[in-house]
Amino acid sequence: MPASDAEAFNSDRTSENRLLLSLKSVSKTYITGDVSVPVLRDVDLEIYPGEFLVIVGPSGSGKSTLLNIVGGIDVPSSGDVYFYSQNLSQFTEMELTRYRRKHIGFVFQFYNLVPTLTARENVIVSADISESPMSPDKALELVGLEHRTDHFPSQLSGGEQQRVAIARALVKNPELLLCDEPTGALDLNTGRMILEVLGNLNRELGMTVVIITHNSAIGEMAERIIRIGSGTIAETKVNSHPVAANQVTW
Ligand SMILES: Nc1ncnc2c1ncn2[C@@H]1O[C@H](COP(=O)(O)OP(=O)(O)OP(=O)(O)O)[C@@H](O)[C@H]1O
Repeated sequence: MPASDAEAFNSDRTSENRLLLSLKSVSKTYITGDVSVPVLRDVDLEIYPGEFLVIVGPSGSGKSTLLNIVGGIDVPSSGDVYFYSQNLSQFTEMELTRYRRKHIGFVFQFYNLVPTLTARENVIVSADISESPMSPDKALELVGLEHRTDHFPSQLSGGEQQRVAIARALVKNPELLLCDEPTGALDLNTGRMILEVLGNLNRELGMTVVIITHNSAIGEMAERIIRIGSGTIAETKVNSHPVAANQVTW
């Protein structure tokens, strides 16, 4: 990022400029038999508390791998991941599980709801394994689904299912909401509604939101856009005029 942009971004955050999470020289290589696939190479990344960050890159560039490492689902082959001052790379399996449960909310492209549970029950399951959850009804209200709580996933549209998935993530009161192609299975208008929900959670609850996507248009509503290519960070841009979700188009 150009020095002036970085300074402006940091000075805007004054008391908030303590990093929430940082990756230091993170590399990841998958090894299957004799084949090794280098996916991330020496990635340095910073995530600030309360920011709305979009990471864009083409298919296969390593976005999901990066998000999984940030979320403690996967571990780097080398390098360190700090959550505040704690080094995730030194966590035991149990400590990583606790990190995921307490601090991270995940939203995926294909919702991953339990089909035999209602919207409310899907959210309750997540609340039940959390240390300080909000009420499931409150989470469903925050995504605008208070009238559909007793419906099963098959009785809901794709956009509504994604809102249940967001409620399931946010009921845990996570510090970091990680979204992997959250609009990838939705049409433009429904996708915008999902982005609006994510934008509201960021503005109104101060929740840190990270979206990874191949769709660079979504970057228009971010405060910062990181472009990833072939496993490295190709560009970091501060967006001084993020647009509203209903202005994003693709
Ligand atoms: N568990 C794994 N074992 C081996 N290779 C893997 C594994 N996970 C990912 N890869 C490889 O790593 C590369 C990057 O994958 P990744 O899913 O991180 O990219 P991506 O940018 O999220 O792609 P997409 O947008 O298509 O989901 C791909 O070549 C993929 O095949």
